[in-house]
Amino acid sequence: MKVVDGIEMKKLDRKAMEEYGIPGVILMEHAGMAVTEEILKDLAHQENKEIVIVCGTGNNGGDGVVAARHLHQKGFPVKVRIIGDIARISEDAKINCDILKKLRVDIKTIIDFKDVPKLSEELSRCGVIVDAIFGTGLNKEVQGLTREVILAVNRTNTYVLSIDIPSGVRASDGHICGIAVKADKTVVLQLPKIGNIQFPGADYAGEMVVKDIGIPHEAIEKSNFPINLITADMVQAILPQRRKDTHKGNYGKAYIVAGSTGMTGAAMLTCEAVLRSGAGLLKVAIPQSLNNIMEVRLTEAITVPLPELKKGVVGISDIEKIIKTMQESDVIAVGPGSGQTRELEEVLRNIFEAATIPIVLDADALNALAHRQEILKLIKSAAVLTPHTGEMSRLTNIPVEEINRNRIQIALEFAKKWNVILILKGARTIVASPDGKVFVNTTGNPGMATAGSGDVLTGIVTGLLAQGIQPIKAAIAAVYLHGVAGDRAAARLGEYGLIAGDIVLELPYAIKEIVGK
Ligand SMILES: NC(=O)C1=CN([C@@H]2O[C@H](COP(=O)(O)OP(=O)(O)OC[C@H]3O[C@@H](n4cnc5c(N)ncnc54)[C@H](OP(=O)(O)O)[C@@H]3O)[C@@H](O)[C@H]2O)[C@@H](O)CC1
Ligand SMILES: [K+]
Repeated sequence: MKVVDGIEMKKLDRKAMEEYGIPGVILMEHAGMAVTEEILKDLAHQENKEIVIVCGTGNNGGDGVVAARHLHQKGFPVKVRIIGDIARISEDAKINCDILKKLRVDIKTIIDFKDVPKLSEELSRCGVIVDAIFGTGLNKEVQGLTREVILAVNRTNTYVLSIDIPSGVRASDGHICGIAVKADKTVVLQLPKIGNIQFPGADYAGEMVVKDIGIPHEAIEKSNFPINLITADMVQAILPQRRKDTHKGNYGKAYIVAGSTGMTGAAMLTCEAVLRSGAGLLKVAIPQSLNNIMEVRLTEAITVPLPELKKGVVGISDIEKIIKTMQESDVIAVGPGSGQTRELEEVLRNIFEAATIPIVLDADALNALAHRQEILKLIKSAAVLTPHTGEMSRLTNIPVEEINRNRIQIALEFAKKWNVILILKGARTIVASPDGKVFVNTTGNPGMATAGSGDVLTGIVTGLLAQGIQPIKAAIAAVYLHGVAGDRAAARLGEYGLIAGDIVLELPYAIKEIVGK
């Protein structure tokens, strides 16, 4: 599903109106009806059926006014409160306001701070508040009277439903323009906006429901706006059903170079996730002195002990053996728990030069690359890099705060510059492809911010790549499944006690949930 900013949404609205001849009032009618449908669902669970709709003077307010008409028609007590000068109301909203007046619906303007206490009382007394103050047209910080009204809404304990986006959240990036409505539910019109899914704005949305308002789908498909939301349907289409007549050779050979003294756990989590993702065969390269540990802990994998010059870490003396096993494999992953050594840079350079299979790079491989990014240019096959924000900061020399403000753009630029698939991990993991597309993941939870969680993700990507899934698709499916497995683990254990091993244990069920088998 596409994700847009306010400007792109406006373009699509205009296209619907000008190229397809769908009048704005019809789109607004659909929006208002979609909102009504959701309010009816919410009202079914509560005694107090009174609704107060707080509107701005733009088209978002117009959507609220249409909802008021439908709710009035169904016999619900509705109040409409419009903030500001009614003479400035948008053309389509005015048409709908005029109808409401003829229907004698209770409609008043809030033009003075003196009006706020009375409004506060109405907001506290009703069953549902509808927030129709600002949508995609929000273009400056929220101040004065509107700020007071939003404060009043947030002070109540009443259920709040926002239309399109909680008022005060900027659609283009999720920035809070001084203050924003804290919604229990957001009825998103036609397509999610970046502000609905990117933090901090995403924190204000509550439950999100996306509703079609009649913008022609072919117009949306033709839009070349690069951002997409990863959905269950998308992942289902990526994961192949297993054939009945089949053997382990059909599901690929994965090769993991990971682990060092004190860090065998990272290697183990990655390996388990590879196997739990459905790969046919797994070999793991491990410094000789750690081989026994891995043999005991990993029953299903084959360990390939490496001669080591420096005890407990992979180094240049191991290159030949690594390359040989790589040439017999379908995918290679390097980095989890490998340890921070300059020799790893040399190991990577040799792998990059020789590889004809997809390469997954995580953790210490990324730290090694931070010193010598230019060796990425040696890669002839596909590469998937999986940095968290700190690793991304070291890779790009951009401060963490700046990355957090601009995650999508920074991920995209890196993917294009180095011709790699970039998975930027964090709350709302982003997958960016070198051809300029971005995929945002919304599965997962704060409990997954725990040691080893990233190693599990690396394992899932590697396991899917082993099975011959196209690299960008493997990355998309992996981040989604990782999140679903984490959500399942959190549902069972809570967010505090969740550890990375729990994500691995839930992974088979997460896959089964999507594939059905
Ligand atoms: N035909 C369509 O396009 C359809 C649109 N639809 C709906 O409309 C929404 C977009 O509507 P919109 O473009 O009218 O903008 P909206 O969000 O209502 O607010 C704009 C008004 O607020 C004002 N303003 C802005 N910031 C402010 C601030 N901080 N403090 C104070 N004022 C501020 C701004 O003022 P100005 O720019 O003049 O200064 C302007 O008057 C969209 O989210 C969806 O819900 C659907 O019905 C489908 C059809
Ligand atoms: K709104």
